Amino acid sequence: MCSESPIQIPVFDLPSYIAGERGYNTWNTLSRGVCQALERFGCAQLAYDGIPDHLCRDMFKVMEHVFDLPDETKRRNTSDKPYYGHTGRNEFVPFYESLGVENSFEIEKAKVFTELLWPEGNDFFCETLNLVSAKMLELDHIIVKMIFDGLGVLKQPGPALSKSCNFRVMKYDPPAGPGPEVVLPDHIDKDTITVLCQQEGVQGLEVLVDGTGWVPVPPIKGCFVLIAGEMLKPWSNGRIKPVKHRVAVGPGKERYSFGSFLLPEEDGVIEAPKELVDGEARPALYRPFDFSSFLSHVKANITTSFSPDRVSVDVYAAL
Ligand SMILES: O=C(O)CCC(=O)C(=O)O
Ligand SMILES: [Fe+2]
Repeated sequence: MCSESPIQIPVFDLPSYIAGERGYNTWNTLSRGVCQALERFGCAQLAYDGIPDHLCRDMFKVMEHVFDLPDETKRRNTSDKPYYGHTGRNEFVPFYESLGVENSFEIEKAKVFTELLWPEGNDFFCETLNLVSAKMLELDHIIVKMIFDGLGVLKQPGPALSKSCNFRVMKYDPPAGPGPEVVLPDHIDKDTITVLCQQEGVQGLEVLVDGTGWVPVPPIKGCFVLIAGEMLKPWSNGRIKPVKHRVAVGPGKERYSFGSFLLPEEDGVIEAPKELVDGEARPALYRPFDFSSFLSHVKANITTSFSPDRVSVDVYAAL
């Protein structure tokens, strides 16, 4: 859809041995770089060796089995929380299907989800899901630390390092027409940070860059895509801008991706740390609010046709 782009989303290399280690210069430089990329693009790619390639490949393999299950089996995955459960394959997003699992880094949660899909059990699926989601949660936390370090905040806000996490597997069917089509409409993630893994060889993700338009975020071996969620905006007092993104795929091959959507602690208060607010020079842009009230507001206003502006944090909490 936008194969020729003058802009490339920055790619960083994070060796796992320095992840979160404030003493290392590399960590400090990287944190600033990632933070600047999120301020400018709301998106970055990160090569990270803490989640081995073979584990991601196993995840993609088991995901194919999940999506091959009968519809009525997949639809057993329900939730009253927005963005969890089974979604897609409906009139609004006919080529998109996803299943979200809450906190599958806990083995009990992974088992319950597995038994929903395979009542007779599926140990390999359960172990893979549990291990990948645990590693992805670790990476979520590393990124949050990186962001607040990069912003110069000494004490990371507790509710940002929560263990409230939506792990989601996604499948996009190729469109019937000859050209690429948007299969997941543009939207902003409502979480703190999204970490995505794209299957090699199949393009699809695009982010909207001011003054440029839609920019592709290609799959890169060993890399994870970081997408700034909407909660980073109030947390950074407006410095980090959540990015509008969408998925457009071409004919021929289905696309798979999985992601870890880190949410703030439900009863945690979202408020910019004092280092980011400075009287008249940098006044507070948002009132403090708790995430569960924001989620209720989202739930009350969301429509299946995606209406990001009606549920934005700006409408909800901007001063
Ligand atoms: O599949 C992707 O690459 C993006 C998915 C996405 O944006 C979402 O689920 O919120
Ligand atoms: Fe998204």
